[in-house]
Amino acid sequence: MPLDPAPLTSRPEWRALASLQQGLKNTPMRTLFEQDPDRAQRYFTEGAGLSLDFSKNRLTDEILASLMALARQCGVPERTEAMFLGHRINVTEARPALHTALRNTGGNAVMVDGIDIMPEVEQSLARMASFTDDILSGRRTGYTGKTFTDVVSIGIGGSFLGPKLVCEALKPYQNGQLRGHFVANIDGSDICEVLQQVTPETTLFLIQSKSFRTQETLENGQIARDWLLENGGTDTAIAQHFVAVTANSREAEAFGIASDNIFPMWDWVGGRYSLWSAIGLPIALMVGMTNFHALLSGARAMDQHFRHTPLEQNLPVIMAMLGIWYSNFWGAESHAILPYDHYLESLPAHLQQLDMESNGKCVTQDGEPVSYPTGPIIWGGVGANGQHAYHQLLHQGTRLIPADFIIPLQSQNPVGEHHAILFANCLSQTRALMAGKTEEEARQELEQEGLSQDDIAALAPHKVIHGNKPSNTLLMDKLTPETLGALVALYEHRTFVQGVIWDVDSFDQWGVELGKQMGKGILDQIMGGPATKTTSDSSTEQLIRLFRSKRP
Ligand SMILES: O=P(O)(O)OC[C@H]1O[C@H](O)[C@H](O)[C@@H](O)[C@@H]1O
Repeated sequence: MPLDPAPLTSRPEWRALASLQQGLKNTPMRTLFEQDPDRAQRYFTEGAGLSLDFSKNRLTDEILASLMALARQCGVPERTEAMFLGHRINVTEARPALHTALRNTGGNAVMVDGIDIMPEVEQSLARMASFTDDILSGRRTGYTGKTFTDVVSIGIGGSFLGPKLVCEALKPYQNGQLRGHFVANIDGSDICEVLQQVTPETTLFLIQSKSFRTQETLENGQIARDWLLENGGTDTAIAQHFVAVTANSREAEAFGIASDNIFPMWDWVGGRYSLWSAIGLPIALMVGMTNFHALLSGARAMDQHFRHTPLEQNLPVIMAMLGIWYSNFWGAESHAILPYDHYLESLPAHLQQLDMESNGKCVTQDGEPVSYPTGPIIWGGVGANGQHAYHQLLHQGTRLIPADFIIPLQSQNPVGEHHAILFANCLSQTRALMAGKTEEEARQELEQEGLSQDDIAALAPHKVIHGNKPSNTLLMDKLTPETLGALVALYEHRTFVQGVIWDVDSFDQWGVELGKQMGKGILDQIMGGPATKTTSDSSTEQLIRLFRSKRP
């Protein structure tokens, strides 16, 4: 609950920020940099192996202090403690959100309903370790006694995006013994493409689903199961080749998975926060358990930083409050995630689910409609590729898009001067976004090129770049399991803090359910069933008729 019952937008801290925004409107960052030689040094902080330069933001000391005052006033420190202590902060489902417990190995007890959950967490990690070891050592084999060569992970949403991101990001740490594949979509092309690449005798399937009720996952699991049976496997082969990670072991057993092959999930972990649990099994298989533990310890270091560092130096809090500043006081509608690292290509997709599913909400925890914008649209892609695509809009479009530039200081693949060039590209973007190009600078440039006065007059307006576009630069020495763990945990906490300010439940996702409910009725009708209330509008019916007319 917020500490002050007054509506968020009428609190003094909020109103102070609104007037500071008015005051700063005509002072571009370029001027702020010119006026203060220590700016970069002052707006720089570190934690858990990550460094953040947040000086290229529309920020003054007074604004920073006011943002932190708002965070305190909304109870960020108290709510943070409540999360770590296992209070039921997911109010609509009356559950704790304890992803932090999953990386609390060797730490204090974490109590849920009077029971310490840490022994269960440790036990699951130990099972993951022995399973991984059995597979990689060849002690556990496929149904013909051959060592496994491929692991196909079947899951969607949080049971897919996090593990996929980490497996890709840690490619340089892969042991090379197993090829990893991910299947998520109900588009049959997804699973068919993967099955064409693997051999039944040597392929391990992981069915990853917290609920074990997700249609896409169950249908894909069924196809994989049939494929194994059609290609020489027997019922015993299913027991050897299929493993599940789920909180619903009953359904997993009904699917035919042996109880020994079921790894646990708990209702106190949200799907989008679950890669640290046995949902991370594909990660453990691909990079080994030592690296999985290193990933957890990086995330734990970020947890400690978040929990114990004063708000003014606190990475997730600073990034969250800057996001609030732009979403709620400057009208920004989206936020770009721009990793300058080839291995982080899937980071924007993971953060899309993390943030948009968590904070894409329009009522407060009490069910009252919010009177302010909540979670922004999260999007992005790897640099430098984006520079030759959507960065044009960042520089000269009409929208304000704050961006996070994420780059390691050292490359995993030092080749030629590539990394220096990549780094220069990253910095040139953040500097160009901040500084822009004035009309006078544009004119001077064109004069130097020897253009006529008429041509200069015609071209100059197109070459003006207003600048004053905010960005964060997030650095790490190298992309390792530890720094990756810290990076993902940083964004989890950033999302949490914003949810606290907006007073939404960041751990439910009721909006996803409506499409699922309607999907059932529509599928029935496609299969020849009658029109129902859920499908009876003329557009939907017309589209169903069209689909049926082309059904083979
Ligand atoms: O792990 P599962 O129960 O299969 O759920 C997979 C995904 O499905 C959903 O519809 C939710 O929106 C996601 O938060 C979840 O991660």
